[in-house]
Amino acid sequence: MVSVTAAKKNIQELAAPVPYETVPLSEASGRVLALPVHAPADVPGFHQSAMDGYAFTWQCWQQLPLEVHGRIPAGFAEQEPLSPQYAVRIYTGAALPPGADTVVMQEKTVLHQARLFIQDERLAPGANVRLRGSEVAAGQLALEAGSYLHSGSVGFLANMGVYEVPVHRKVRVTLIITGSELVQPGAPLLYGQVYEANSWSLRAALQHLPVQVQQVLHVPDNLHQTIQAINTAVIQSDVVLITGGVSTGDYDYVAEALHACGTQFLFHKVKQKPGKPLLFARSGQTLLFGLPGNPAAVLTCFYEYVWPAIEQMAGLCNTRLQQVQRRLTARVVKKPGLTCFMKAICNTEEVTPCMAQESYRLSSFHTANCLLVLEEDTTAYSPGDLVKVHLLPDRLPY
Ligand SMILES: Nc1nc2c(c(=O)[nH]1)N[C@H]1C(S)=C(S)[C@@H](COP(=O)(O)OP(=O)(O)OC[C@H]3O[C@@H](n4cnc5c(N)ncnc54)[C@H](O)[C@@H]3O)O[C@H]1N2
Ligand code: MOO
Repeated sequence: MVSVTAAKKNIQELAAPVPYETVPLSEASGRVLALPVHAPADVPGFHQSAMDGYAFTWQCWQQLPLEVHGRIPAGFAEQEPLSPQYAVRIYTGAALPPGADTVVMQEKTVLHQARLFIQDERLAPGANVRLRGSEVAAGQLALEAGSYLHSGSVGFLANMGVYEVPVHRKVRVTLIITGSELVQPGAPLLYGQVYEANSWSLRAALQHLPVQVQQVLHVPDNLHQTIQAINTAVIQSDVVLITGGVSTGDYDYVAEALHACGTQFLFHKVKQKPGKPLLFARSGQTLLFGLPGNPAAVLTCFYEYVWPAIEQMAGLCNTRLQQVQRRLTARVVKKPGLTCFMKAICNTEEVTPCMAQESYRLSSFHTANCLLVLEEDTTAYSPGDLVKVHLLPDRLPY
């Protein structure tokens, strides 16, 4: 049996970023940038008016009355330098004519017989002008490799004229759900059968990652079928998640099947609760996780081990798994020798363990927004103790 720390280290060492591909910008959202993007040109590409108003040269205005001459809508470029005694009508987004350096908003002016009177006490030289290259200068690093591309990133890339981007391909995941007792929600349940929850919770969690779910294979507790499913999954996946059948019962075939498939066993059993029978193996570049079947153990192991592995394989440079410290609100006791992950609710200061901690129960996972981490060798915690908390990355409070 390995410690939680050793298990995590082992996974971290083997989770290599998947290769990258170039995709059109329209497909970049939700992907991870594989190479840095340098600005191909200055943005803005010219000194640009930020307001509808009048552009002029500050220093000339200090000395001369200004006469309005000409107009420059957005999209038009006036090449002629602005003569000292003139201001030009200009609109938001338009290029300043050479020589102009300041824009006054039209609301702050009075125009009388083509003379411009400015009534703006706070106007300063350079006001209302977006300088060329002020957003990003040509050649400057704009987005770092490993950045997650969301709406803001895609907009920024478009703004720079970038129309295709090198992104890691999605991490390909296959789920193998084992258990002869399982029935899909919607179908009638016979006595002794249970509704299958693990494929549902895992798919829901995977939606928050740059993942392509290749297939969900359902297999009964049968060695031959488990071997077949593993062989199918390995060929098409970077990560294989197997639920159930990893313990030591007569109908638990996952370990045996993984051996038969020639996978390399890395660990089986971790000093933790829930999810003690957690199993980790690999076949070439494919990582295989045997997640102990109890539904809350599956999700706990997913967030603690699989989520960070997938983030790393996706090429992300930052993790959304935040570890924080909070004051415990209740007394908690535990056995020594096992790290415990408790479903809990935390706010900015405190953390409270949920009821229903048993690993067959998912109701606590519905209410939890974090996992409270109780250290391997500690046996009791008191209210007020500072404890480690792992925020569940896909639970923004509503
Ligand atoms: N003698 C021992 N028995 C057990 C041990 C042990 O160390 N010695 N460990 C227990 C722990 S801890 C866990 S966790 C489970 C894990 O066992 P398996 O991975 O073999 O899981 P199963 O036996 O297949 O299922 C356990 C439990 O979860 C239900 N289940 C399984 N898959 C699903 C699913 N997709 N949706 C809903 N529910 C599911 C299944 O019906 C069982 O009730 O082993 C303990 N036993
Ligand atoms: O630890 Mo198991 O994961 O309790 O049910």
